[in-house]
Amino acid sequence: MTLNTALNSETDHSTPRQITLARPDDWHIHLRDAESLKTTVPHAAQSFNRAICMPNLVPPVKNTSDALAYRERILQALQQADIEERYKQSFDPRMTLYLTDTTTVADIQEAAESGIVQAVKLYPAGATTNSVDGVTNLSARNDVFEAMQKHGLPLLIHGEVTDSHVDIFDREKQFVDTTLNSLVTQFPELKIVVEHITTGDAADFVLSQGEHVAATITPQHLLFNRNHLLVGGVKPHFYCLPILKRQQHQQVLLDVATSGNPKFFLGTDSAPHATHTKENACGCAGCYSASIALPLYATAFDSVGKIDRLEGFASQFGAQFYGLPVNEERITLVNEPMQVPDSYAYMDQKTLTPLMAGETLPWSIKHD
Ligand SMILES: NC(=O)N[C@@H](CC(=O)O)C(=O)O
Ligand SMILES: [Zn+2]
Ligand SMILES: [Zn+2]
Repeated sequence: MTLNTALNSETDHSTPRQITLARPDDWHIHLRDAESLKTTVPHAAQSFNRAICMPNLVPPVKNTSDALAYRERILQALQQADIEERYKQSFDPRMTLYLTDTTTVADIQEAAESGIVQAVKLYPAGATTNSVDGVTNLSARNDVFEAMQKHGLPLLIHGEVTDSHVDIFDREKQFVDTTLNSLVTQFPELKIVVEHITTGDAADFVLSQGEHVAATITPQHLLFNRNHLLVGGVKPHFYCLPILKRQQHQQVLLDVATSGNPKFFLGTDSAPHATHTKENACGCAGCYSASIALPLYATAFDSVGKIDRLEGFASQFGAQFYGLPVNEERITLVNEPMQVPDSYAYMDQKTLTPLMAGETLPWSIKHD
């Protein structure tokens, strides 16, 4: 752990604390496609080296050739971006396939051999944004899970049940208790990442499993709870799925994220939706955080006095899980305020409102 402490001493409050860490990776991000990439790719590339790019495009990224083509579009946007050359060199988008009712064992084999498909994503049909093509019958995909287990290709899971009678705040727990439990029993060696966990129940489940079961945690689920979403008026920019839960769950997530346990690592779930589609009578689910994610995570870790645990969570544990080296480049975060922009230009004439728009964050990225 490299921690350039520079702690504010009793006598010298002029030196801000700072922390230098191996450059982080984002193990769960939505970059979207086409025009959106002009905004999302430079933001991601300025903070992260590797990024696991979610496949919930319209239509979804279903096979290796879709993934290769999508990666090319991302790289093209990267080359055209107005950012420093070093970020263009270091950004490494990694692809995922969207598991559907028609995914085959041959698709898995091709993906595993491709070198660019890093994982397969399971969306229960109807669970979240762009999940209509998700899986409707999980047990019908057993041969695919078998093949993934054999090839060591991780399954990334949006872990919520979709039954209309299940309360939205209970959907993750229900998924953990039923679907996830039976999946790990049937496929004991399958590498699984329970994505964007939001409950103590999901954290406990991950803790109870072997090394091959891990979880990503978003900045919003560390910093906020459902009061932030609902008290004093509904705040659409805090709305994502799985939905923010009670404060007790937020506390458990903070505990596990800052515990130094390598099963828990960074995945922003940065999920852009144009401002007008969130500030809407039927607002879209997803928080946009790519541009401010590192200051947000630093704020969360520092809030519990654990800034020294950030490097493991942000830069080491995810790489270890995916069997990749830790990045050699470094980044410095400093305890100096930054102002979050009100919005970014997005697509044709549209805007994108980030999480914490217009607010001041206590941590920022140090630019040298
Ligand atoms: N998290 C979200 O609320 N939305 C994501 C989808 C997802 O990750 O579930 C999106 O694509 O917008
Ligand atoms: Zn999801
Ligand atoms: Zn997501």
